[in-house]
Amino acid sequence: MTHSIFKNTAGVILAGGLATRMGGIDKALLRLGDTTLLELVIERLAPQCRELAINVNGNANRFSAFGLPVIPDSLPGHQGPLAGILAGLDWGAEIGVDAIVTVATDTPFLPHDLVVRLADASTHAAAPIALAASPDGTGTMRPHPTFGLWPVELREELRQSLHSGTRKVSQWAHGHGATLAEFNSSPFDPFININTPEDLAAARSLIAR
Ligand SMILES: Nc1nc2c(ncn2[C@@H]2O[C@H](COP(=O)(O)OP(=O)(O)OP(=O)(O)O)[C@@H](O)[C@H]2O)c(=O)[nH]1
Repeated sequence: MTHSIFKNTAGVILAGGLATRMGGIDKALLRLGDTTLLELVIERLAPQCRELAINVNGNANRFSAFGLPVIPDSLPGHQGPLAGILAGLDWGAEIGVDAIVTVATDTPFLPHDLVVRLADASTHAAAPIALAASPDGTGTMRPHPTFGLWPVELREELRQSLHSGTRKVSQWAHGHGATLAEFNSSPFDPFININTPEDLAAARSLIAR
């Protein structure tokens, strides 16, 4: 089971956002501890996938130092993470994997067992798509739609939806048979993401503990 997941799944790091809440800088290259957010994400995801790529929007050169394929969004302008998922699925088709797992570049504590748990949830529910979810503090599971397992065979459907104006990742995923893979949030939520300078300060104090 684990073996086939490693063989057939590629990881795609969504790094094409505008980071408006962070003043428009490149969040992937923000420093946390001795390294960047992007390097922390690569470190966690690389052992879980057959191959890994960075998905960007705009200038791809700034990511060339990371030694990974850099795949640009194919839709013009900033169309949001769903456009990045399509770029990832097109790349997945090119390299011959069955599915991709997407993650956000601003989430440095993502689970070490993300891929296997998403794949298990998808198999268990016979669902083509699995999204990660974690408790929201009120006893409800909150989905994290940019953390998902997406089958390559859905890419033409996704392309059509994007051309018809769909932009909301969770809406598209649930409309195409998504299930949730539930993760614990102890000692802290592994999907904590860094959107603002305050979030960055909080993450810095977490690693300094
Ligand atoms: N490829 C791609 N990824 C995107 C796009 N927009 C957002 N993302 C990625 O999706 C993830 C979640 O993005 P958000 O935090 O919602 O948006 P953001 O642009 O990073 O930040 P804000 O502008 O402050 O909302 C991040 O990893 C982003 O890099 C896009 O247009 N294309």
